[in-house]
Amino acid sequence: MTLRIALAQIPVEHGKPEENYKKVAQYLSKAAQAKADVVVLPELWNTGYDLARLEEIADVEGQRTKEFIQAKAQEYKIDIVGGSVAIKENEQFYNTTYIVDKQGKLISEYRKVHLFRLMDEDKYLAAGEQKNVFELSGVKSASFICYDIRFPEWLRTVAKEKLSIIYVVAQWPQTRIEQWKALLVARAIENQAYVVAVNRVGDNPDNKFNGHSLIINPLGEVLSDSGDQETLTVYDLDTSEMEKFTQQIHVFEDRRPELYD
Ligand SMILES: O=C(O)CCC(=O)C(=O)O
Repeated sequence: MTLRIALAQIPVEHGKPEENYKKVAQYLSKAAQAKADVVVLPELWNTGYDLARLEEIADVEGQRTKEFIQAKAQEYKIDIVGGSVAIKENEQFYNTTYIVDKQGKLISEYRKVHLFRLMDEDKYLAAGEQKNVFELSGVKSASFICYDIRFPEWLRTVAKEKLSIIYVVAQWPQTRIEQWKALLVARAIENQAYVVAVNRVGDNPDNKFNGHSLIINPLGEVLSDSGDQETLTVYDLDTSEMEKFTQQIHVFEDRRPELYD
C-alpha cells in the first residue's frame, strides 16, 4: 500500500509555545491540503530546549497538545505522529510523543527513554520506560525520540515485533548531522524497516539545526532528504515491497540472543 507521508521540518521558537502552536497549526493545514495520510512533527516543538523554564511553559498533563492535535486530526482526517512536547505530569517533566489517528483518537504515547546529557535533559526531565508500537493507516509502526537512535539495543527490542515503519522525531544539531544520517541508515538496515525521521531547522541559544529529515528504505537507501531549510516534504511511500527486503536475509531468525547481554 502507498502511504502519503508529510514531514514538517520546521523551526522551533525557544521557550515560546504560543508561536510554536501557530506554526504547527499552519503545517498541519498544509499537510492536509497535500492530502497526506500521516504528518510527522519534530521533537519538543512546544518549548524547544528552554528546559530551565519548564515549570512555566510545559504543557500540564499534555492537555493542550492532545486537544489540539486530536481536533486537527479529526478535522483534516489525517494521522499525526505528534513529534514530542514537554509535559508536566505528577510533578515531573517528560519529553512526550502523542500519536493520533484520523478519527482524532489518541492511540498511543511515548516518553523519551534515553535522556541526552549534553542538552541537560537528565537534569530537568524524567525518562520513559515503555515502548511505543502502534498501527497507523494499517501499517505497523513504532516511534522513538532523537538520542534514542544511538541505542540499537532499544530499537531492536521494539523492532522484534516486526515493524514496517520506524518514526524518529528529533532536534539533532548540525554539528553531528553526519552521525544522524549514518545512525538512521544503520537502524533501517538492521531492523529491516523503513525509517521516517523528522529533524527541526533554525537555532536556539546553544545549537544550530539543519534539518535533513529523511525517509530511508530497509536496504538503507535514502528515498527522501528534506535538505537544510524549513519545508514540508510530501512523499508517497510504497510499503508493499517490505517482503522483498525481509525474505532474503533472515536477521531476526538468525539472532543468537543467548550470546548477548
Ligand atoms: O545524540 C545526539 O548527538 C543528539 C541527540 C539530541 O540532540 C537529543 O536527543 O535531543
